[in-house]
Amino acid sequence: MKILSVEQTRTLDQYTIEHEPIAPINLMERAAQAFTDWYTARFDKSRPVRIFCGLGNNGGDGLAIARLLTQLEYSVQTYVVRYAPRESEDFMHNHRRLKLISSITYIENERDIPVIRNREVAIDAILGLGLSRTTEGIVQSVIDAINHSPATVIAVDIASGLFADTANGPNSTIIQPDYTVTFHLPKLAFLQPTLGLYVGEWHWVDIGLSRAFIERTPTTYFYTTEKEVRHLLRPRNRFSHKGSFGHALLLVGSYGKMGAGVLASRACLRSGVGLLTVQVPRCGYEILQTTVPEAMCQPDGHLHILSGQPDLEAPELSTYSAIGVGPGIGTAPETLAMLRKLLSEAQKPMVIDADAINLIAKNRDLIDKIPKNSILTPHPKEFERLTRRWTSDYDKLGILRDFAQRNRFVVVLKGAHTAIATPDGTTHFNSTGNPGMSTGGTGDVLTGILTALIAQGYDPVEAAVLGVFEHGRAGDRAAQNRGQIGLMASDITDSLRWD
Ligand SMILES: NC(=O)C1=CN([C@@H]2O[C@H](COP(=O)(O)OP(=O)(O)OC[C@H]3O[C@@H](n4cnc5c(N)ncnc54)[C@H](O)[C@@H]3O)[C@@H](O)[C@H]2O)[C@H](O)CC1
Ligand SMILES: [K+]
Repeated sequence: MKILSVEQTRTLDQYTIEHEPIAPINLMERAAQAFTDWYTARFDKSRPVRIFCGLGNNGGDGLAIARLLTQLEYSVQTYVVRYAPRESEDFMHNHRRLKLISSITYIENERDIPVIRNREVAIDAILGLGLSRTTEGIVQSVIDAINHSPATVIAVDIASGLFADTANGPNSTIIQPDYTVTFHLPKLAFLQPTLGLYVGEWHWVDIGLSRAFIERTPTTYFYTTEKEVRHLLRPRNRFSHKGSFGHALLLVGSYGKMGAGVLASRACLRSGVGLLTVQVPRCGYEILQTTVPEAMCQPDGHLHILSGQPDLEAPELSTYSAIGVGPGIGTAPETLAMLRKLLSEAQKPMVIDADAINLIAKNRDLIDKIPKNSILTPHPKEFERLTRRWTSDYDKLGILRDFAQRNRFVVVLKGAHTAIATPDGTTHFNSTGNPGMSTGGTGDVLTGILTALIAQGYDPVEAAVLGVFEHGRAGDRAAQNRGQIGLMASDITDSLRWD
């Protein structure tokens, strides 16, 4: 699913209005109806509703929602925050219609702001995509009052005061909603880790904007949906055999961190790889053979770490259809030497994670040795070591895009809504996963999944989008079974289902 900029969304509205065609006031009615349907499916009439409206079209939506909910016999009180002398045309239209059936309270001064009580619902329709500057004055006071109230807060389209695709300045006053119900497409701001407080749980509702226009509008940002992922997954041929699904090599583990190797290996096998060889330090040989009998094990000459020595009996790297390196390997000099040799000799895209990334960050000449189209899976700290500190989520997205494009890598920046940057400059945000997955070993599981997909012949971008989605989906299933708090990395592997 595409994520459009504010400017593109405005053009999309305009295009829909002209080409459907539909009168702007009717498009607003559709938006209000979609919000109302969402609302009435979740909240019953016992909860009083206070709707706070601005003077633009977001406020117009609020007035229309107030009318629709009043007609459904919800207990509604509507407020108009009078922060400017001018109202939009569609605001005025909906204002006239609402006035016929109910009263409206105007907020001009702080003393006009009502006390919002527990069990009430506050609907925020003060400012939407038209936000052009930081909030101030009476708008700021109303936002503060809503934020300090015990009510459930629901933002219409976007929290008032939050910019949809650019950074907010420090000390901005922004609604902190429990829910955001947005029109038609997600906004970039909803996917940024530091803005979660200003988004809450977000939902999007279809308001019938032009599909044709969305299809031909260029964007570099995408949000992965289940429907898209279904198209990526390749069905298995009845006559296939284990040779059809590739042979993966994982280089993992060190003394005290063999668990990472086991997690990656098990996830790799659960993700459909045909054959798996795992290279581990000698201390890990029995551990791996016992816990992952399905894998072949190739012990390193070193007892405690991967050193790549001796490699006399090791098969040629070209034997393998995919190579994953990093989980649990540590950063010893011998391991650095092993990584240096591996990167120089590898011909195909690899999966590079954890300490392999840390070694590369400290030895930057290695960046040029990484095969093109390799997948790197840093968490934010690792990515910062690889690049630089960022000043905002949007700054980080720029660094991410440039790094992936310049080096021709696929970079999977892990977190809530993991961002996958590709060599062609696009960024895909993931839609699955939950906070229960913020626990040791989940990244190792992802490395195993991605290595298995590459081994099966998936293109690295497809592998990253599909693998990250299924990793999150398995995490969601695991959380459903045992709750987020008790979730462990191996539960994710056990919950993988590729159909
Ligand atoms: N996207 C859609 O398909 C539809 C969106 N709708 C809704 O319309 C709003 C956008 O409406 P717009 O009138 O353009 O802007 P706002 O209501 O957000 O703002 C009004 C007005 O306020 C001024 N302003 C900007 N910043 C500030 C500030 N910090 N303080 C005070 N005033 C400010 C500025 O002049 C704005 O023009 C969208 O979000 C949807 O909710 C349609 O209803 C249906 C289709
Ligand atoms: K709003």
